[in-house]
Amino acid sequence: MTAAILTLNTGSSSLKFGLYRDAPDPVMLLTGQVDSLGSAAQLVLERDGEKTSQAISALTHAAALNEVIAALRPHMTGLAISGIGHRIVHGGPKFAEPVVLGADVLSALAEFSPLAPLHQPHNLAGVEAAKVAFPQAVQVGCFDTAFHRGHPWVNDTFALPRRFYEEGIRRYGFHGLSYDYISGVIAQDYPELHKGRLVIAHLGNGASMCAVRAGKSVGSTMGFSALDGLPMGTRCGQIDPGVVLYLIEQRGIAPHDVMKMLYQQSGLLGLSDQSSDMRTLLGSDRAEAAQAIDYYVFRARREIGALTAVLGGIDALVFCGGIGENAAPIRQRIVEGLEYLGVAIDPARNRQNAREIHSGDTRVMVIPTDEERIIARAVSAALHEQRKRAS
Ligand SMILES: Nc1ncnc2c1ncn2[C@@H]1O[C@H](COP(=O)(O)OP(=O)(O)O)[C@@H](O)[C@H]1O
Ligand SMILES: CC(=O)OP(=O)(O)O
Ligand SMILES: [Mg+2]
Repeated sequence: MTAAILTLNTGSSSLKFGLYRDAPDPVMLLTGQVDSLGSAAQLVLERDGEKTSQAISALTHAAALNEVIAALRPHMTGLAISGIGHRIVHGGPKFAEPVVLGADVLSALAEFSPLAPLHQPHNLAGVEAAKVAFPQAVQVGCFDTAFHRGHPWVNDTFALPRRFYEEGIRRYGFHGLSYDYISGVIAQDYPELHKGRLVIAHLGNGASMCAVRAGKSVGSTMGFSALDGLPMGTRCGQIDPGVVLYLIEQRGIAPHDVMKMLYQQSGLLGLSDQSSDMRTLLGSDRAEAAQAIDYYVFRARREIGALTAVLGGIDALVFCGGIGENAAPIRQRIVEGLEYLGVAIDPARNRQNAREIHSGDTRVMVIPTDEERIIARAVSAALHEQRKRAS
C-alpha cells in the first residue's frame, strides 16, 4: 500500500479536496470540488487533466463530504490514507503552525466558531466526518490565521481598552494558506521580488488582501472575523460599528438577525439584490448589479492604496481566488487610477489571465492559488515527524 494524503478545504460556499501521494512535496493524484453547496450542488473530479461531474443531493458540508468520500473510493486502490489535512479558518491567538487534531485541540477550536460562523463549524464537522471514515489517519489542522500571527502590534490591535487585546480580540487576518502558497511561488520563481513589497488580493467568495514584506504578512484587510475589509459574496466587508449598534439598539433588530444579515445577506448579494456570484453580476444588465460591482471595485482599489501605505510602496500586485484568477474585467477596473503607483495592466494579457499582466513598472500578476498544496505539505511533515518518533 502507498501512503496517501487527503486534503479538505471547506469554504463558505464550496468544498475543495485533493488526493496526494505522500512525499515532502506531495504528488497530486486528483483534485475536486463541490460547488454551490446548499442549492444545485455539483461534484467535480479532475484526474490527469480529465474532468467528470455529477449532481449531488447534499445540502450541508458534512453530507457533501460523505458523497466526496464515496466518489473517491474507486480512486484509492493501492492507497492507504495516512493523513488528512483540514483547512481550519480560525486558530485564535495560539495556533500559529499546523497541529495534529487531538480532542483537546478540537475543543479549543470549537470556541472560535462564533468568530467564523460560515466556516469554523463546517471545518470541524469535516474533521469529525473524516475521523469516522478514516479512523487510522492522522488529522492535521492548518490555519487561515497562522500566516498573519507575526503582525506588528499596530496591525494586530483595535483601539479598545487594553484588556480586550489580551483576551484575544485582535485582527487575526484570514486566507493565510492562500497567501502562504502565493508567497512560496514568488520565492521560487522571483527570488528578488520575494525580498520586496507585495499586495496579494485573494478575491474569492470570501475576499481579503494582504501586505507581504520579505515573505511575511505585515497587514491584512480582514480582522477579528471574516467580515472585515473588502465586500464579499454575501459579507459586508468594512462597516462603521455604529451601524451595527444602531440596528440593534434603535431599530430593535435581534443581534442574531443582524449577524445573519452581515454574513449572509450583504456584500454583492445585498447590494445587487440579485446574486453573490460575480459571474452572474458581470452578465447582468440590471443597474443594481452594476452598482454592486462599482462598490466592489472601489473598495478593492482603496485597500490596495492602504496596504501600499503600510508597506511604504509596492513592487507587485498579485491577484488570486475565483474572481482574482478569472474575472479580467474586475482586475481591469480595480487597477484603473492606480497609475500613480506604477500599477497598470496590458488588456490583451489581462484577458488571457496570463501570469504577468502589467504594462507599467510595478508587476501585476495572476497566480492561481493552491491552499490544498500547503495543507498537503503540512500533513506530509506531520507524518514524517510521526515516523521519526516511532523509529
Ligand atoms: N470566469 C469567472 N468570471 C468571474 N467570476 C468568476 C469566474 N470564475 C469564478 N468566479 C467567481 O469566483 C467566486 C468564487 O471564488 P472561489 O475562490 O472559488 O470561492 P470560495 O471562497 O468559496 O473558495 C464567485 O464569485 C465566482 O463568480
Ligand atoms: C476566511 C474566508 O473568507 O474564507 P472563504 O474565502 O473560503 O469564504
Ligand atoms: Mg476560498
